[in-house]
Amino acid sequence: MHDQPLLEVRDLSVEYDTGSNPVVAVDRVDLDVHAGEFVGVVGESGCGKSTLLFAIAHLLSSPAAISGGSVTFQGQNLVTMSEKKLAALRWRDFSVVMQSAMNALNPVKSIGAQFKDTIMAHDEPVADDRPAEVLRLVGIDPIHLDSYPHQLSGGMRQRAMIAMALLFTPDLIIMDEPTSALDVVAQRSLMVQIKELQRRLGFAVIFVTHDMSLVSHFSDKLVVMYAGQVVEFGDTRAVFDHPEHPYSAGLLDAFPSIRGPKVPLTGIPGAPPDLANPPSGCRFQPRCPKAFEDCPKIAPDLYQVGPVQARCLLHAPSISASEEAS
Ligand SMILES: Nc1ncnc2c1ncn2[C@@H]1O[C@H](COP(=O)(O)OP(=O)(O)OP(=O)(O)O)[C@@H](O)[C@H]1O
Repeated sequence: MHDQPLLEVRDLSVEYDTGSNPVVAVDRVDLDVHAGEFVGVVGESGCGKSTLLFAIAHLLSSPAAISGGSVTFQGQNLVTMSEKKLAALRWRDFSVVMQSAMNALNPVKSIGAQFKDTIMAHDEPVADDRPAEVLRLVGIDPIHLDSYPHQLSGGMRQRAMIAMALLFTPDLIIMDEPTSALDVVAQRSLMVQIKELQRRLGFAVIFVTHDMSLVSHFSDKLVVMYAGQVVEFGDTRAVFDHPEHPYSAGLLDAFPSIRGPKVPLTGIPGAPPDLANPPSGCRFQPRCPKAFEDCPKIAPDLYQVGPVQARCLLHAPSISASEEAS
């Protein structure tokens, strides 16, 4: 796809001010999302997935702050945009459904009243029956516009938040584990519905999850994060078929295949590093089964490897060339 990306994240860094060494939770991340694309973001707990999404949506709060880079959405840099201008874009052009989505609804207002508040906060004409329509889109009977959040199940509250995110039919929906509080069956059915809506309405999605099986089924592109950095990026199928970063390979080996042959799960020994004091060179080298002498000395870039990009010295042009020669 050669058209201009809908979202261009460039060199984005986020730091948590801890009083001593800052925690660099997002470290010079680049990411393009094109119109209508479904981009999954995976990685172990604490690798910076949520921080990245909050930074993109400009929802970080102290002690976290963007320390560098840009987030260009529809040609405008969100990082330098005024709060007023951002408020006009949020929900209308991009919306956000976070991990705690089912608790994000106001307990003392009906669903309909909350939808109305969101509509009123924007200078955008919305048909009177739009709230009923979006509830129907996510499989909830519009009778529940009169319901209060406590009258809905967890799954319905989650769906109601997604309905709210669809009110203005935005171009991008940013989702941080929106299904994580649901049981596996409810999770899958909500995912199928999100995917179907995405196909039908054409919005792009950035979706954070711990569930490799969800991304394998639903995302077009995959971002693998480790210790605040993107370590692999590419078409989901390409990464699953042939992971180029040893961390991606370990992550895939740590998840059972639902339909494939039964193989022992190997996982990744050790734990992710302290982001206030990351290891020298490649951040994954202390846990990497393929580490060699340069790995603690040289911090790898993201190198193009066939259809994907991988941050691993094994793919650095000079090393790849010397391997080929030997
Ligand atoms: N309030 C805070 N103060 C200092 N550091 C923080 C704070 N919140 C998060 N961090 C740091 O930021 C890093 C990234 O956290 P983040 O929540 O973005 O990770 P994540 O990949 O989304 O994790 P999870 O999958 O568990 O949600 C963590 O490793 C932690 O070190």
